[in-house]
Amino acid sequence: MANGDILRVNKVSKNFGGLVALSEVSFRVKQGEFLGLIGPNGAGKSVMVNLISGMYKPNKGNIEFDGLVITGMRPDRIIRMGLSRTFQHSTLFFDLTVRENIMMGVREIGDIGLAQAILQSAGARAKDQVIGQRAKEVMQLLELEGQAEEKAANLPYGLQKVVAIGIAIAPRPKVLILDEPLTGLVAAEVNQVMHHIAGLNRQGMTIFIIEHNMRAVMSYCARIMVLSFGNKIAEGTPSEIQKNPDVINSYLGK
Ligand SMILES: Nc1ncnc2c1ncn2[C@@H]1O[C@H](COP(=O)(O)OP(=O)(O)OP(=O)(O)O)[C@@H](O)[C@H]1O
Repeated sequence: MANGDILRVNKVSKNFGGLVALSEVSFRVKQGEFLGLIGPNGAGKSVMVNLISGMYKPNKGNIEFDGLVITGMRPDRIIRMGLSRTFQHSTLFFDLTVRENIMMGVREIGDIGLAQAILQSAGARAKDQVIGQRAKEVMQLLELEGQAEEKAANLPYGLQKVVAIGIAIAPRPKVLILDEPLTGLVAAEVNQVMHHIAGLNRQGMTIFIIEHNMRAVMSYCARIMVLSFGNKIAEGTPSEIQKNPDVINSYLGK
C-alpha cells in the first residue's frame, strides 16, 4: 500500500438496530507501527476490532489490509492474510499444555509461510514436526519454554495472557490486534505482557492495542486514537492526546 500503510479503515459505520456503535470512522495504520486505541466503555473499540477481523460486517465503509479490500471476507481468510487478534476474554484451551495451546494456533491456520507446501502435501508426522517446530519458536520468542508442559489452567493470569498472544502470533501475522490484553493483571504482569508486545513490535510486527491502562498505552504507543460514542475524537502522539481537551472531557478526566 502507498505510504507504507498496512491497514486502512475508510469511513466505517456499524449499527445494531437503532444503536450507532461506530459512525464513519477512518484511520490508517503504518507498517511496523505501535498504535493504541482508547476511549470510554461502550465507545466502539471492540466493535472496531470485530469489524477489522471479519467477525462483523460494516453497514457502510470498507477496510483495506495489505493492499486488498477485506470487508466481507471470512475471519479465517483474514487471519491467513496476516492479520491476527487476541480476545478480551481468555480463549485458551485450559486442559491443554502451553505447547499444545500454541500448536493449536499453528494448526488452526495451516499456513506458516515456507512450511505451507509441507503442510499441504506431507503426511501427518511431517506436519506435526513442522507445527511442533513453529510452536517451539513461539515459546522461545515469548520466554515460555520453562512452562511448555504446564497445563494452561495452572499458569498465573499474566502468563495465560502471554500464551494467548503466542496462539495469535503462531501463524506469523503482519499485524497483531490486542483487545484489552492487560485487564485484570497486577503491575508486574502488566510489565511482563507489555515487554513481550514491545519485543514483537521491535521485530517488525505492527501492533494495534486497545487498552484502558493509560500508563501502558502512553509509554508504549507511538500514536494513539480516541473513540467516544462511536466517533473518532482525536488522534496523535501520547503527549498530544494527554493535552487534548476533548479527550480529557470524554475520557481521561474521569
Ligand atoms: N453484538 C452486538 N449487538 C448489539 N450491540 C452491540 C454488539 N456489540 C457491541 N454492541 C454495542 O456497541 C457499543 C460499543 O460497544 P464496544 O464493545 O465496542 O465498546 P468498547 O469501546 O469496546 O467498550 P469497553 O471498553 O467497555 O470494552 C455498545 O453500546 C455495545 O453495547
